[in-house]
Amino acid sequence: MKLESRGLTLDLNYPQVMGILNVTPDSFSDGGRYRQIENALRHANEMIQAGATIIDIGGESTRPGADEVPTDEELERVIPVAEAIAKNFEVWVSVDTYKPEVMRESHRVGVHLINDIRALQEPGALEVAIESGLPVCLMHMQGMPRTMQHEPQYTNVVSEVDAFFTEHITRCVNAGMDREKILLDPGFGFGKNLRHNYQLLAHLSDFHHFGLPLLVGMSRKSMVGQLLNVPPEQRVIGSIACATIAAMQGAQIIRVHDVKETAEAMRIVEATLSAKE
Ligand SMILES: Nc1nc2[nH]c(SCC(=O)O)nc2c(=O)[nH]1
Repeated sequence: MKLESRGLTLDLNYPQVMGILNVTPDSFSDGGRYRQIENALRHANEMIQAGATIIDIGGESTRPGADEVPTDEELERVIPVAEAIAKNFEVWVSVDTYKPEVMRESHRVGVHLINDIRALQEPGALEVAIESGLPVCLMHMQGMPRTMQHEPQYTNVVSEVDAFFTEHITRCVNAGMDREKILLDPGFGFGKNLRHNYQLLAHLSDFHHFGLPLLVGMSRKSMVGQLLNVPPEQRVIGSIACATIAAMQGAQIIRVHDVKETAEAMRIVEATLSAKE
């Protein structure tokens, strides 16, 4: 399986590491220190050297309880960084946004992938995404970041996420999006309790029936922290375990903070999966 965008190709027969670049003042993992462009470029370069083939830029913290950021503030944080990285490095640049204006400007400055935690449900987002022709990650979320962790309920989280994917793939394709430009993400930690998260991880391979790339993000999240009782910066080993379990099930893109460690683990996964054939 391959993904193309703007002349770049991702070989999805091997797990690809997506490095997280938060450009928010309150991001819980980077302490918001990567806001300036030079710091952002330095961090992006470090992640690329460590093995990241995609850099995911986020201007609005979506951790549980986070407030929304005004569009012009998000544009100011994200677009200069996205443009600088796209210009300076031969790497896929994705933008973690649900706002159509941010998607449109991201496309204008050379971004390769739209990463939308709201699965193009914001008014205007689907039209902008189709117009851009960019690949789009549709992520499942129950509720909204501010309230999503207040008692999330499912009858069967795996089948409900599966139904969500069917609904939104159909909606996007019917609106004119090429089906092969869609990526799917179960949205770990977005309206899920600990058990829901591990049910999704345990059944991740069930989602391959769509024939679309699976993107997962468990890095430093509470599904690791609640088990190990450690703060975010001490969740690297648990995050690597989650990444490995996902990649062993064929997840094609792993979204992480700790690129070097994850890239090394992916080498072990590749060796194991290729020995299976
Ligand atoms: N596609 C995708 N995008 C994301 N953006 C965040 S922000 C919260 C954090 O990194 O803890 N998580 C995810 C995820 O799981 N999947």
